[in-house]
Formats: sequence, structure tokens, C-alpha cells
Amino acid sequence: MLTVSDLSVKYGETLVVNHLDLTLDSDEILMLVGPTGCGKTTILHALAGLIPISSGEISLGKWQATAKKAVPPEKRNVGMVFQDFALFPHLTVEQNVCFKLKNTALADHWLKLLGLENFRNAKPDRLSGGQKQRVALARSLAHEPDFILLDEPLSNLDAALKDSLRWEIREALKAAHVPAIWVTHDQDEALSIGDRVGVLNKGVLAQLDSPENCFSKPSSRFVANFLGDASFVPGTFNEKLVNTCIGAAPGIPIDTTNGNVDLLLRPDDINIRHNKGAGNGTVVWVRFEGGSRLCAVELDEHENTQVKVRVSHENMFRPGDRVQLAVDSTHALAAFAR
Ligand SMILES: Nc1ncnc2c1ncn2[C@@H]1O[C@H](COP(=O)(O)OP(=O)(O)OP(=O)(O)O)[C@@H](O)[C@H]1O
Repeated sequence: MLTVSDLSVKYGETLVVNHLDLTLDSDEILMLVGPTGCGKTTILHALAGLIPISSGEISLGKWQATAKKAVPPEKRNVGMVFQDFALFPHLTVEQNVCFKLKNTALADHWLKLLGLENFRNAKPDRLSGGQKQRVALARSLAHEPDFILLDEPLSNLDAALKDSLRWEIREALKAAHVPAIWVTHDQDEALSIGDRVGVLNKGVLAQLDSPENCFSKPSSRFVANFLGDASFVPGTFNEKLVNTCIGAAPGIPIDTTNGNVDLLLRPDDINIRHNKGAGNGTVVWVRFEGGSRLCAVELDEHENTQVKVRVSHENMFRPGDRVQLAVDSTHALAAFAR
């Protein structure tokens, strides 16, 4: 089990990672997300031993690193997979995977499992981005690391390839029983692939939780906004129910149990229909998404409150349309103090 206690990292006088605590189970995948510059890569580098830490402790059974007692990267047995693949261009796929490897049977195993058998003798410049990333992963896994750090491994790949490769990587990590921390900017990737999600804000873990809880029970407005489209509609929290001008829903108290609140509504929690004569809002903008459209609606009752609603692509809404919105959720929704 990887244990990180009270970890802080500074660049000069600037605190970039601020008293971080986390543990990682033996085959757990933790997705690390957060705004640019919040410290994600710094955390990976600190765990790998590539930069010194200012305080705290990182331990993994066989070793323990502190600010005073550094453990060099080669003693940590960590695998690293980066967005730029970091393959040796003059070596073949097989030589890349077998580099400094004693047991080449494991290289064979991962080359087969990741569909690279036919490319054993190819040099990296003949491979597609997805194939290069598979080679990088095979190389890491063949060295039997105790944990793996992935820094935006799919960010250089196109959307279709990303979608299939992320599942291949997850399956390979699970097959290898290796815990992993995976940094991504892709919310869908974070929510679908991770066993847990860590949302980082200015070097502090704002929430470390299951994907479902991070999405439906965010610990703060920051987390709610960071993971998916979030609308906040004013209401009153009373006897477990939140009443708003567009309907009521059972409330999950985040930082208050009654009184004036803002109800967190995701685009799928709301029903929308045309209402030329009356209605309770006006469409402000519409974005076509392929199979769906995302509409922003300004509420009559709360000036400057926009609510985002997702509809099927078959439903046509245009800016300026008068519409009737209604909360359409049987599950409880997060309520924040207003
Ligand atoms: N070697 C360094 N020296 C000084 N400051 C640094 C160094 N590396 C990173 N920083 C600063 O530390 C902060 C955190 O950087 P880091 O790369 O960890 O962020 P990140 O969350 O990974 O960002 P991104 O999502 O853009 O990759 C940033 O403000 C960055 O400018």
C-alpha cells in the first residue's frame, strides 16, 4: 500500500503541494484532476523521487522517504508513463520493452496482451501514437513496478483512440495488480476510469472520493464546477426537501441542513419544454454536441441565474425561445449554503 502523509513540496519559497494525505490500495487506480498549475505533476515527481519534498512522508512497505531521508528513484520501483511516450528512437519495440530487463518472459506477456506482437521489430517512428503509448505501458509493466504514475498519457491522441486506449490501460493495470496514480485533464476519463478521484486545488486535495460521490456529492462548489456542468438554483431547504422556482428535490446537505441554499443541478436533472405563451425562462445559448444539445436558460425569477439542460439532438431549441423548466430528479441533489 502506498501511503502519503502530510506531504508538502516547495519550489523556492512557493508551497506547491500543501499537506497532502492519501493511501492507495494494492490495485487501486486514482485519477488526479485539477486546474492547470495546481500541482498534479509536482505530486507525481515527488512520489517518484525526482524532486525533493519539504515535509511529510511517502512510504511503500519496503521504503520510506522523508524530507531528511530521500530515497532515490531507482530504489522506489516506480513505473512512469508520460504523454510524450519517452521511447528510445534507435531501439525496436521489443528492445524498448526489454531495456534493462532480466525476465524477458514478462516483456512477451505484455507485448501480447497489449496487441504489440506484430510490431516487435519496428522502431518507434513507424508506430502510431496509440501504439507508442502501448509500448510505453508495456515497458513499465514488464519491469514489475510497485506502483505506476501516468501523467496525461493520452493527451496527444485523438478522441476515438483515447476512448478505447484508456480502457485497455485500465484493464492492463488491473491485470498487473499495480496501483496507479493517473493525471488527466479529461473529466470523462477521470470519472469513468478511476476507482477514486482526487480533485486538487492550489496544492490541496479538495476531495478524494469515489467518482460517483465527487460528481453527485461534491464537497464544495469548486469540485462541483470542476467535474461537469453545474448550475446552482436558489431555494429553501426544509425537512430534507429543497424547494426552488422550478420544482423540488430531496436535498443532500453539503454545508448546511436548512434555510437558504443553492441546489446543484446537473444538465440531466432538469426537464425542458417549449412554452411560447408563458414559461419560466428564456434560452440564452445552445451547443450542438452530436447526440445531444446543451442549452443554457436564464430563469425569470432569478436574474443572472443560468441553468444548463441537456436534450436529445432531435429537440430543437434556439436562443430567445421561451421555455418551461422543471426539476426532474428522483435522486437527492447537493445543496450548498447561500
Ligand atoms: N521546476 C519548477 N520550478 C519552479 N516552479 C515550478 C517548477 N515546476 C513547476 N512549477 C510551478 O509549480 C506549480 C505547479 O506545477 P505543476 O506542473 O505541478 O502543475 P500541474 O497541475 O501539473 O499543471 P498542468 O495541469 O498545467 O500540467 C505551477 O505554478 C508551476 O509553474
